[in-house]
Amino acid sequence: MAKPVFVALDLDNEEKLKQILAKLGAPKDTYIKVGMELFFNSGSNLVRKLADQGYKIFLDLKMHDIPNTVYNGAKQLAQLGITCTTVHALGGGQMIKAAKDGLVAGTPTGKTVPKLLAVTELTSISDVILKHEQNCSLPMNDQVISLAKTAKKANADGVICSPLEVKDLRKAVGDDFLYVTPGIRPQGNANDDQARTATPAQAKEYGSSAIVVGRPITLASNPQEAYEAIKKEFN
Ligand SMILES: O=c1ccn([C@@H]2O[C@H](COP(=O)(O)O)[C@@H](O)[C@H]2O)c(=O)[nH]1
Repeated sequence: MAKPVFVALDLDNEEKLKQILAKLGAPKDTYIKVGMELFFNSGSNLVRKLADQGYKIFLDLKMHDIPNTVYNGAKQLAQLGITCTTVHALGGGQMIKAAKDGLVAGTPTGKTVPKLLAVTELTSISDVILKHEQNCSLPMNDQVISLAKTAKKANADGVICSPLEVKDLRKAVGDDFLYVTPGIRPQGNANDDQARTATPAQAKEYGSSAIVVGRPITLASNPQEAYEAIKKEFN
């Protein structure tokens, strides 16, 4: 089965969403990522509507709060018909476990519990930022592995990381875990604000379970062509 390519729909209203979905020419079971921008504008009703239409939704709100708040937030998200959602691994094992428990508690009977993915180090974080702003003494790969181990122990289903870390993660954390990777830049695309990037072909080679791609598709002169090319390169 083809591995998912989540299209990150970082747009600020429903009209723009409709336009880009039309331009993608993608079927209604396409993998899409709804992030803060669209969620803060259009909210949970839009997410429910998209899920009802059949889209497989990665709702990327990166929860990071005390365990009780995250538990209750996750319980609400579980009712939207989404496929997966995120917490920040830096919130710690207790918080990650609370998120998972909230998702389980909130999922309607007979429905699938959304997968919980823990964001390790954001793909916009460089080695320099890790060392000098986060004051982390570990090299990037070790820090990501440490966060992924915490996430796995806390019952997350996988992590968000850069494709560059996936080979080492699979060795250290195992293959029974999801490695979902943004920071994807097909050759010739600008890195924008991403620091740890890879092409779709590299993500495939390193073993990403799924990739997340926004601007290289949504800002392309022909989004459908860009999307199809990325799917082909990754699979
Ligand atoms: O570490 C992370 C976690 C999440 N993201 C999200 O993925 C997309 C990437 O968009 P591009 O336009 O392809 O850069 C975006 O929605 C981020 O919020 C990430 O990039 N890195």
